[in-house]
Amino acid sequence: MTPILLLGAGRMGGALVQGWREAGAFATADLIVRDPNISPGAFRGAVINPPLETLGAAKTVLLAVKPQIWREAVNDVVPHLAPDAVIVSIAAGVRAADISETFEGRRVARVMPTTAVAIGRGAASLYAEDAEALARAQALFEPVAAVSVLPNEDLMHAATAVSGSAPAYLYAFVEALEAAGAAQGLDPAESARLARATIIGAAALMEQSGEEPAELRKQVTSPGGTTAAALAVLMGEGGFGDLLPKALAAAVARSKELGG
Ligand SMILES: NC(=O)C1=CN([C@@H]2O[C@H](COP(=O)(O)OP(=O)(O)OC[C@H]3O[C@@H](n4cnc5c(N)ncnc54)[C@H](OP(=O)(O)O)[C@@H]3O)[C@@H](O)[C@H]2O)C=CC1
Ligand SMILES: O=C(O)[C@@H]1CCC=N1
Repeated sequence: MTPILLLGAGRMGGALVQGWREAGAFATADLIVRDPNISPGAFRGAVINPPLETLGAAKTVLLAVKPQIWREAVNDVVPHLAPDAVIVSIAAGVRAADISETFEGRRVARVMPTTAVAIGRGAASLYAEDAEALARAQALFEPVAAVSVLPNEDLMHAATAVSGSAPAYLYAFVEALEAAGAAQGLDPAESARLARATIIGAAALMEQSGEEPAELRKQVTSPGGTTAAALAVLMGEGGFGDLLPKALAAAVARSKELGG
């Protein structure tokens, strides 16, 4: 399945390469990278921006440019690819049928990963009609992510909303928690240290205990206590139960727009 041609090596492509390297899954020597903005010295060992005529060597093509420019980004590449190259796209919203058409009928898998692939702790939602394309996507992402195979492509929008975008929701929550702690009188640096250690520990406890989040929440929430007072705000009217469905609906709508 190598060489892997990476079309776009920005935040997500870079995270993936880092994760592969650390997991020992793929080395930079397995990669051909095409990105006009690549910083000198990045991806040492990979073939960087080689002549188009050499791209026929690629067995797998990872499409990792922004959805808004994917067609322009691949137009000059497609005629040079091997007929049996398999396309794996992480572009949000962009449909497999459109990708396959643009790539002149080549097999396509779609993946929606998270940035934690960089440390081998990502999540990745996969969809492909073609079994070989699906197997190729599994081989790329299983070393660095918890993989879910979706039964139909439409669910990629929901997976993007609940997974691909969701690390940003958590980071936004931590930012707000830190700021609110400082507003209650804590030194801002101390508020940040407390908030981050608390969230990281709580996530690790959820993983290691295997308990349901609702059970872990109950373990913190003394009847009539401080947590119950805060949760009445967070889980009451206008709280998470109202906000997250709206946020996910907005992400799904945007994913559909990006797909055109
Ligand atoms: N970031 C994330 O958490 C996730 C992103 N994705 C998907 O991954 C894809 C990439 O996102 P992300 O990494 O965040 O975006 P970035 O903008 O960080 O990366 C895209 C890279 O592609 C480069 N590029 C632009 N034009 C071309 C071209 N013609 N050929 C090759 N490379 C080109 C860009 O350069 P320049 O900066 O100069 O434009 C940039 O370095 C998107 O489709 C997104 O939907 C999916 C899941 C999660
Ligand atoms: O924000 C985005 O559109 C991409 C897709 C999921 C995460 N980042």
